[in-house]
Amino acid sequence: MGAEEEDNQKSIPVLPWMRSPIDVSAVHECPLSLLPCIDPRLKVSLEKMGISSLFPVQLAVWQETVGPGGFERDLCVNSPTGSGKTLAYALPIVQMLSTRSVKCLRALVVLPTRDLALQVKEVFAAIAPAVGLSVGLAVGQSSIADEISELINRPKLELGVRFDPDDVFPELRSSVDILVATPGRLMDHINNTKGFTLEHLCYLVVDETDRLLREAYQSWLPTVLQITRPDDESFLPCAQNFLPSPFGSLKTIRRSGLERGFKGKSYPRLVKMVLSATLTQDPSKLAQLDLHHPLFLTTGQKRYQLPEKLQSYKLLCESKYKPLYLVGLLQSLGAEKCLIFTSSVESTHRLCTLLNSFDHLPFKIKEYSSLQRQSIRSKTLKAFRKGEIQVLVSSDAMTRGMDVEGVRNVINYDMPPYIKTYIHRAGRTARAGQNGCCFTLLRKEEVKRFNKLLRKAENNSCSKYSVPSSYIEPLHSIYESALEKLKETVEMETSRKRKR
Ligand SMILES: Nc1ncnc2c1ncn2[C@@H]1O[C@H](COP(=O)(O)OP(=O)(O)OP(=O)(O)O)[C@@H](O)[C@H]1O
Repeated sequence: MGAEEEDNQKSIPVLPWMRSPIDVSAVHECPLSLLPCIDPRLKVSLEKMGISSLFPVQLAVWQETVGPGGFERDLCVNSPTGSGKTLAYALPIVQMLSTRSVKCLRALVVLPTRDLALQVKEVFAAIAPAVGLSVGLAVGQSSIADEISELINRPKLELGVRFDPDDVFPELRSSVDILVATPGRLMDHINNTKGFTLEHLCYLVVDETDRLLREAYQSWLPTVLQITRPDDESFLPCAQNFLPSPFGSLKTIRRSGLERGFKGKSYPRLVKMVLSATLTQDPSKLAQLDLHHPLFLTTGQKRYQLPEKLQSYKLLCESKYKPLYLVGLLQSLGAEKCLIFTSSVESTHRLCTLLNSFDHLPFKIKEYSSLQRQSIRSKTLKAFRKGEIQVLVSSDAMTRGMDVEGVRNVINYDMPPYIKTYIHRAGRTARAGQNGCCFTLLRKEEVKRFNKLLRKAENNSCSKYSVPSSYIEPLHSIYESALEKLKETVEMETSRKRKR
């Protein structure tokens, strides 16, 4: 069953532990000065980031990890887009590792896309160095050799002594304490990189969980869980966490047995945190995570929440004049950063080409889709962040997790098929308590389905929006010539492709 199809499932049985969640909406923001146990160095880093208090979800997770909860349970966090989930897991992990004395890979964060992983790495990189921790990235942004040299610390050899790659080097150590990775590159390192080990892993974060559980790439999740399973109970049952071996390398003993009242779990066990704005409730999917006495943190009563300060609007239009209404809407919104979502990579390309065929539009418009090479996508995203591009036309590659400052408006050019899609698209605005608007262009016959879809979420009020006719009327003739140009461009592209 696809994750989105889950939307349509009338009665998925909800797991017992999901029926009594902690409601994050009852938690208040907490000024850093009142946050118990925080390392003062981390406080300074947070202040440098412009953060003076923790958001509710961040405080709730802090309580269950560094606070009284003491990381005893695995955490499942369902919290709206833009509510600060990244720092909710990054801060406790960095705080816990701040007292570590030996560098080895202790925390792994897995994300579905490279751009998202880069974004999360930036958050860790803003706080971890203050307490002497290093953060690495395994996403395939650089060559595998470069990535290995960033992640693995090779011993310096004496002059004249050559490095033999087939030798087992007990001295090969991780250069990083925390690794942010996409599943593909993670598996490359697990399978092929000498010295790369998850043996000492203490924390596993699966961000955008519902999306990642669909990503079965080389069975990355079962592999990670297998590697981090308890060692044979009979082996050194009283061993401490980290024992120096006679050869100087380190071994983490995960032993089974009693652990603070929870039978049959390993200690030190791998703590898992899974998060999403649309966390799956499907028991068979959650079972893949092998969660330990999970604690469910969610916001509000309904399963899906839209950000509090999001304003949703629907805009009725005739299908053949949709691009015209879009241009009118863009003009009425002004030059603020705007994201337009379409239903497929092909329509993203077509719509972006058409918009660029309109003469004299006062915005720079680019496309961002999985049809493009990663390097082009990253460049576009960078320019959009900087404000050099004002309008980004995107397929759903952009919907999840991306945090771009200053996006005030999101436009669904094509109606999202599922509430989850709406939540992730709309969630690119109204982040971190800011205002934001989401407009959905609808044909008359789509209205009923759209209303039904929105009813599945909290904060779902949606007013009608009309673009003033003064914006639309003058566009008719320009639209005709834009269509002509689009036709020419498409023909040119097709013949170029054929030649290739
Ligand atoms: N305590 C805080 N104070 C001020 N801003 C914050 C705080 N925590 C996070 N932010 C900002 O809020 C924005 C959203 O955070 P983040 O990307 O972690 O949200 P998210 O919940 O993961 O959203 P999504 O579900 O879309 O991935 C970011 O720009 C981040 O810098």
